[in-house]
Amino acid sequence: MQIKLIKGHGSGNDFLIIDEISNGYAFTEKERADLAKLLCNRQSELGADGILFVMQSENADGRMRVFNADGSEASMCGNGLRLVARYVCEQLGRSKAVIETMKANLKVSKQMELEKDIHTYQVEISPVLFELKALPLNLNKPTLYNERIEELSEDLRFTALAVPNPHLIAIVETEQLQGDLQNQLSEKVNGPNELFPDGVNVSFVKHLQPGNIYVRTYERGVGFTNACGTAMSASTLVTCLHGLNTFEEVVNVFNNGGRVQCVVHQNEGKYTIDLIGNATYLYNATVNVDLEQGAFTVSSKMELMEQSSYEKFQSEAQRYLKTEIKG
Ligand SMILES: N[C@@H](CCC[C@H](N)C(=O)O)C(=O)O
Repeated sequence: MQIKLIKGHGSGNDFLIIDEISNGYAFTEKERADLAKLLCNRQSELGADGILFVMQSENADGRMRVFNADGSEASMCGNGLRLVARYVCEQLGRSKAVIETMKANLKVSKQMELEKDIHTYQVEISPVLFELKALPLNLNKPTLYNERIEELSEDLRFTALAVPNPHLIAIVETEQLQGDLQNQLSEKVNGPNELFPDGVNVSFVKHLQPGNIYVRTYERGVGFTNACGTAMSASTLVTCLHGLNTFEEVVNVFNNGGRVQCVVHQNEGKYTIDLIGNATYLYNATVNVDLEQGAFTVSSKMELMEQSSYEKFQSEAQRYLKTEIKG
């Protein structure tokens, strides 16, 4: 089969966007999972952290389904939703839309550019759930807030939440960012294990100056990525709950792929988070895929010339991070 796609990224978390509506594709569930495994393979000519399938919605302006590089489906993807927001808004000629995701219809909108020539979108991250059964996390308690998990670490304190994909978050010091600790415990909770039967996204968060944090995430179904939008949103909420940041105020979230902004809203004990950041396109491509053979070729590729503006923005973020963390 021949498939048209766009490769893009949000904070260097890169995705293949496949529009099933305009192209009239009707993939089976197995085909979507197989396409993710095949096309996201980093050894191949494309490679990505996942595929965003854009589909028709009965009750919103479009629908997003997210498949991780290992073929598993995720309930939500913050960086990916910014790309889908841009795609759907541009298709409809609008600056706002509502996108159906697995568990919620979410508001998205075009925003003032974070820097010159950087397409910037805001997406709603919601619902936020602290009940351990929402992740799921098998512990004999209803929630986990800033507590130890003895099977994972003697020192770290974790908070677990679903937004609504599952996240395990630890606020750490610079020394804990160095070494292999995050990798080791992430592999443990994303392999066969009793605590997190469905795996979990694991983030280490370092508080920088007031209003500024750094987040590094090991993503379920992928491994370490440059950034994870839902993780950055969930981490910002955790820092607000710890009193390190302030509800309703913009927090700059630095990551290995750049910087986003998050604002946490609190209303009658419920939280929602705005995630604001780039939605950068890299290229359009057409691929010929043979799923039976597990092979594909790229028959055309057109670079979209947006990345050089993003790289300037990213190097500023990396310079700041270097002074704050790497010394
Ligand atoms: N990178 C995404 C999250 C993608 C899904 C995640 N790996 C999961 O399985 O929950 C983001 O930007 O939020």
